[in-house]
Amino acid sequence: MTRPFHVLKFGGSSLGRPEPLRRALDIVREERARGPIALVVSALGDTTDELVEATAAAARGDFAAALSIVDRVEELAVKTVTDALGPTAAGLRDRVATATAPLRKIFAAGDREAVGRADARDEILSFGERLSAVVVAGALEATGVAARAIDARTWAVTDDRFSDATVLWAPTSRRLGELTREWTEADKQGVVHVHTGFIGATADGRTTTLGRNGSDYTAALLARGLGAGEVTIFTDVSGVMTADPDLVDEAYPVPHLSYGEALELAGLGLRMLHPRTMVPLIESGIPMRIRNTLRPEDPGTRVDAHGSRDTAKPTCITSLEAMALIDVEGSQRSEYAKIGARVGSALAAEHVPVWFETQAPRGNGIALAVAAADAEKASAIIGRTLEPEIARGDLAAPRVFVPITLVTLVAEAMGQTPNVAGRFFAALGAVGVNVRASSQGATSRAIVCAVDAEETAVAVRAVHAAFNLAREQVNVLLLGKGTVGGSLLQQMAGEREKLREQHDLDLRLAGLADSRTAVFDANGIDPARASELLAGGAPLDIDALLDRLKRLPVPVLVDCTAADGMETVYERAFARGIHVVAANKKPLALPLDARRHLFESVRRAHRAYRYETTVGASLPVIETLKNLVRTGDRVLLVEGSLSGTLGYLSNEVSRGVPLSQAVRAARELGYTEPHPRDDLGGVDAARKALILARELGVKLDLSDVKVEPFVPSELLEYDDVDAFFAALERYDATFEARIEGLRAEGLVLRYLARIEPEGADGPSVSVIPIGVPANHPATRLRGSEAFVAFTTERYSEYPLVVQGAGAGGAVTAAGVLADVLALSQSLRGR
Ligand SMILES: Nc1ncnc2c1ncn2[C@@H]1O[C@H](COP(=O)(O)OP(=O)(O)O)[C@@H](O)[C@H]1O
Ligand SMILES: N[C@@H](CC(=O)OP(=O)(O)O)C(=O)O
Repeated sequence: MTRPFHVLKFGGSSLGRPEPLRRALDIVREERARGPIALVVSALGDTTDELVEATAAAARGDFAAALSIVDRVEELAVKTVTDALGPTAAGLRDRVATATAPLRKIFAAGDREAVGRADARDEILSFGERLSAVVVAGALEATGVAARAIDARTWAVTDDRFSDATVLWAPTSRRLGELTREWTEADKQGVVHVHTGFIGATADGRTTTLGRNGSDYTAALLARGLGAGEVTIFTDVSGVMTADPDLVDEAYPVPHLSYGEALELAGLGLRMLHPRTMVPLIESGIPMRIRNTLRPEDPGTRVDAHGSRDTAKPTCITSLEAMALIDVEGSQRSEYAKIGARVGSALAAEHVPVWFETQAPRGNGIALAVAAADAEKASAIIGRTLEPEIARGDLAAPRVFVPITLVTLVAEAMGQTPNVAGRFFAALGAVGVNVRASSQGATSRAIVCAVDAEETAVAVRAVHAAFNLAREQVNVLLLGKGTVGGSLLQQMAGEREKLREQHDLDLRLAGLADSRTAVFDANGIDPARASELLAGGAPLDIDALLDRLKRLPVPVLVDCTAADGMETVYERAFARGIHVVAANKKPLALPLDARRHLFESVRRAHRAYRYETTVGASLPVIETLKNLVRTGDRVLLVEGSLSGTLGYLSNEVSRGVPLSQAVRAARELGYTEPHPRDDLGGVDAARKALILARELGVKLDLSDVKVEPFVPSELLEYDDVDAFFAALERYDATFEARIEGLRAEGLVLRYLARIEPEGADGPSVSVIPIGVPANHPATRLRGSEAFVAFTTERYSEYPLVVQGAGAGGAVTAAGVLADVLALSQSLRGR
């Protein structure tokens, strides 16, 4: 028995450039050695688009422009083949000229009316494929493979719907039946047939085209007629990808699809396949494979009757653009009117294709999607059909939303997998995409929704990430590149690979801003180069940045500034669905009303606001306290050295270092704020104490915190840092005497916070410099260590103590990073 034919289709992308063309010719030679083959070719590169333009030019009467497009089309063919094969392609120019001569004749006739007719357009477009078949056959001959171009109009008999013709199978199969014998004989002689894709002819011989991407359809028909063993579609990607690779960088090829899935995909926007391609394959059971001409070793996608049984298989997302949504809303009175059926048949009668239709549960409202080009016509039809109800006021006049994109998720057996719709809509909601209408196919193979056209990329990326990415993507916009921000950038650069590989987390830096400038890139910025890029950044526009950030999966605003007024930025972030991680204490120490407002905006938006590093850098102080409160413990006293900076200074002066010198060193180590008086004044520690107190529900303001500065307040009046240090030097001796005095009493200087939520006179919060006895836990602090001791009902005998490094860029940045990671962890599975 002879082996069945293998039909190989090469798309325009495989033929319009020298390298893919050379590889395509190699593939043909290899496949021919295996058994009988038949080729189907599309027009080279963008030739069809060029011919569409030529038709339009001719219809305008600009025949010179049309003819110059023919020149370009010819030039592309000659140049591609010559570049691919060199001078071996002799006689090529003549063949090309012969193939396009009738086209030149059409344009040379200069008959505007004739070229404006629908059948003329198809005739003109057909030259792309006709030229291609001749050129590919010639190129094969030039490489020593006997080949013959076949014009598919000799066998593809179609209806007369120009530009979107359907092949009539009965006459087509008869013709193929007759021709197959002849082709089989020729094949035995080593002749390869190169068929034109995309075109056919009516029974009375008028040229038709099968709709854009129609060559796949031709290949499937030819395969059916030849009783082929398989069809391979060669293109410029390694198969059907999980999403359009132009929209989603992380899209990857799907190994296996069922005919049904491919049918849904092609029908709902997978622009690489013609929607009718699947029909002849389903009828004949012939499998199809989609492969990359430049990477023939890649397995590509197989499409067959079974699809994949792998429960963890990837899911495809498509988008169909240039659509319109027409909405008709009803009042209570029309509840039994069942308007959907009437509208559906009226549209069908006038040949307006409807992509999906949803009906209000009681049938008194509908929304349907049509091509944007059909919107006006469809709206008028609907208006006429529902005229009585609209006149009575039972129904509103149709509203048209345009342009709309249909975003579709396709997976066989979707109905058997729980929470697919939930995840789909949650993913869209999370990035703020408004779903205007939706529909889940009765086959449960597809779930479709209509979104505004401008949301297309965001919607597709969000759904793709939710279904197909094993790694969760987290997108950070970092504010501040100072001590903490700078360390965070370093840590993000250093940890990225480990987070990807070991924790399935794709942590991206989407943007960086300081108080004046910003850089942003939706595809991520290399954290190691971010500061350098910021130097050439754009002027800061925080709302514009937040608008861009909110379009990315898991958007997080990270505030590593110490700026005032950031609460308004957070509120704008929450309102846009962005999470916030902050090392900035100020928004938490706001007056009570403003703080309440901030937390209400968090709750309203259902976003996360994490701020562990505002007290004790990366020490788990706030989380510990929250857990005590959450689990019902009663906190009686919180005592701590909350300022790593003042802790460090206390240690330094206690071992004899002059105060001014110790402060200078602390500043250089990045322990202090830019102006050290902000630390020495105690306000920073007071803020931390207040933050903790408020976690306990204490309703006090910063002005209620009793603050005694680390040094006398007159020293804190110097705005100028140098003048401040000069004054501090003058005070060194007095301070040293004070330390000596404490030492004589067996005491050590510490700067302690005390929070008594249930004090005798109501809640109290204080921060004061104090001498503590040798047995006090605070005396054990080294360097910049901070400590917090919680005395509670459960921890009454010995307090629960958290202790460790409490200041410095690296530890604080690590705490911020930990907050970002904890946040992303808590969102998983949502
Ligand atoms: N889900 C998808 N999978 C693969 N390719 C896609 C997908 N969505 C859109 N495309 C686009 O389809 C292109 C291939 O189709 P097409 O341009 O018609 O190729 P050809 O000229 O080979 O027929 C790819 O280059 C890709 O940009
Ligand atoms: N050349 C036609 C038909 C086709 O199928 O092309 P391609 O295989 O390059 O998508 C078009 O551009 O629509």
